[in-house]
Amino acid sequence: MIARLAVIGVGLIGGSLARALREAGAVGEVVGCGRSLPNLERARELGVIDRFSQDPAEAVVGADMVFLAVPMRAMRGVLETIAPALAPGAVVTDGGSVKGSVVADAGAVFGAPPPFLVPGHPIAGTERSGVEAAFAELYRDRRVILTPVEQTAPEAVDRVEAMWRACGAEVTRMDVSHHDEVLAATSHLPHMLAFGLVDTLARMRENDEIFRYAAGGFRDFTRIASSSPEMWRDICLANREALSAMLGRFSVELADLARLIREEDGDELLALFARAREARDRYIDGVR
Ligand SMILES: NC(=O)C1=CN([C@@H]2O[C@H](COP(=O)(O)OP(=O)(O)OC[C@H]3O[C@@H](n4cnc5c(N)ncnc54)[C@H](O)[C@@H]3O)[C@@H](O)[C@H]2O)C=CC1
Ligand SMILES: O=C(O)C(=O)Cc1ccc(O)cc1
Repeated sequence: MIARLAVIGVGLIGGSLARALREAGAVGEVVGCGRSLPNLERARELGVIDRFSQDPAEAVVGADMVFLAVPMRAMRGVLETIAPALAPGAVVTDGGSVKGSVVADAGAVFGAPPPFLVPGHPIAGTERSGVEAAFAELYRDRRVILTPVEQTAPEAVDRVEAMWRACGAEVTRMDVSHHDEVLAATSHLPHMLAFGLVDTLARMRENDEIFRYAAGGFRDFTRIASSSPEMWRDICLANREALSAMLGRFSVELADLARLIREEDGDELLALFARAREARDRYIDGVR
C-alpha cells in the first residue's frame, strides 16, 4: 500500500506507526530520520526502520508517504527542510498533539496549507518516549483524528485514512479549532493537573514523607506526569489559547470546591461527586 514511508522522528509515535504498518504488511521500505544517532541505530537494530538519514530532506527522497512525529516546536523547521525534496505525489501527514499550529506552520512555509498535507493526531500514547517504547499495537482500536482544511486534497486524506486503518485504528475527521479545544479539555488539561500536583507536593518541605504515604489513587492520577517535559512544553505553547481557557475554567471549579469544603456544604459536595462519578462511569462503559 505504501511503497516507501519516511518517518521524521522515530520515537514512540513514529516508531509505533512503522511497527504497525510492517506487521500489517502495508509498507515496503521505512526510512527514519531523527536527531539522536543512538536512537536511530537502535531503531534499525529493532527492525523498526530499514535505513536512516539525519537530514530530513534526504530521508523523504522517493517516499510516497511522509509521517512527521517530532515535538510540536520542530514541525515548522522540518516542513521547511523537506519542502524542496518531496517526490511528486507524496502525501505528508503528522501525529502532533495540536493541529492549529501545524496548519499555521504549513501556511508559513508554503504560503498556504498545501493539498498534500493531511494534519492528523492519533489519540493514543503512553508516558514513555523514544523508539524503545514503540509497539505495533499502540493504535489498535484507538481513535485517530484527521483535520483536513479547505486546501487539502480528498485523495490525500483517503490515503492517510487507509494507512491508519491498516494499523487497526478508527479514523474520524474534525475541524482544526474544534480538535484543539476538545484536546485541551480531555488531554492537555489533565496533563497540566498531573504535572502541577506532583510539582506542588515535590516542593513541600516534607515531600519525602508525603510520597512515602501516597496511595494507589495518587499513582493512577499522576502516571502522565512521567511524560516528556519537552514534548509537553511544546504542546502547551502550541495550544496556549485553548489550554489557557480550560485552565481558567478549571480554576473556577477548584475555587468552588474549596469554598464548599470551607463552608462545610456536604450536600453540594455530594451532588458534585455523584455527578462526576456518573459521568466517569458512563465514559468507561462507552469505551469498554
Ligand atoms: N507521546 C504520546 O503519547 C503522544 C505524542 N503525540 C505527538 O507525537 C509527536 C512525537 O511524540 P513522541 O513520539 O512521544 O516523542 P519521542 O520523544 O518519543 O520522539 C520524537 C522524536 O523526534 C526526534 N526529533 C526531535 N526534534 C527533531 C527535529 N528537529 N528533526 C528530526 N527529528 C527530531 C527526536 O530525536 C525523537 O526521536 C509529538 O508532536 C507529540 O505531541 C501524539 C499522540 C500521543
Ligand atoms: O499517556 C497517556 O495516557 C496519554 O494521554 C498519551 C497522549 C499524549 C499526548 C497525546 O496527544 C495523546 C495521548
